[in-house]
Amino acid sequence: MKRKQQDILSFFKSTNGTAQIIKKQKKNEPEVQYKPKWMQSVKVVNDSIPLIFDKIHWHRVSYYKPSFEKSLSNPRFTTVYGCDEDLKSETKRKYPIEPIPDFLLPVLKEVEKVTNQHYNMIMCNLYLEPGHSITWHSDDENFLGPNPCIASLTLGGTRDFFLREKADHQNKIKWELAHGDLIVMKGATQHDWEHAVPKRTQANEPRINLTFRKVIDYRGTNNYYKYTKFGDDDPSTSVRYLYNRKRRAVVIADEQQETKKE
Ligand SMILES: O=C(O)CCC(=O)C(=O)O
Ligand SMILES: [Fe+2]
Repeated sequence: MKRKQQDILSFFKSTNGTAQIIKKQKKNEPEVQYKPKWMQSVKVVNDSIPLIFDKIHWHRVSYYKPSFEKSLSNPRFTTVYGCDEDLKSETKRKYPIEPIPDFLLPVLKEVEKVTNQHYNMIMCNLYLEPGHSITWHSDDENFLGPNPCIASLTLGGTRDFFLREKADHQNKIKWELAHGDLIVMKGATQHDWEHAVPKRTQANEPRINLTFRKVIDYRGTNNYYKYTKFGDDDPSTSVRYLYNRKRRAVVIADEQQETKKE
């Protein structure tokens, strides 16, 4: 027997016939691009900020979750614009679609340019109170296709954004997302990692987060309209809120219109 082979055999013998698993020293990393203050260098996006704060109609979604046997409500305000482009299945869309509004089109265009991707939906989150948050989840639904690219823009207040590996929750990464920061998750990130924006203990500036996504069919459209816009409400009576910069609070949209008329 050649010497090299002998060494290998004696190694296995010394460990009772079980090969030792050596833990990888280098931890896995998600495929994430972080562009701090990206927005500040893009004038059209910067110019859209006041409109984004003033014109988005927010919803406070609640829906019945059978596995919990109770209704849950999202701990933040949310909404969504756009839809899939599958015209053949248009009739399977369950909710009234709101197209991406004009004031978001320049932002969409610039995000598409910098990420070199096409998106058809913009999901919006408003974190107004310290308790507003999003729990650990991954945006890994089939209707986003395999390895989706999701771009996420922060406006206003700073919030911590965490990623943790599904297979090893200790492998965690934190970004402090501040005004104008763009973070892009792609590749296997949704498959292998979860992300979250935890509650804070103290209030800070309100934060708006816009996420740019591409859904491939009506299932994605239905899902996002349900979980970020209407929940179990009847779409025709669902309450809409506007953010009021002076009051730093939301007001019921139709009441704000009334106040303006008086
Ligand atoms: O607010 C954020 O930065 C993340 C929001 C998010 O993960 C989501 O809407 O799926
Ligand atoms: Fe997410």
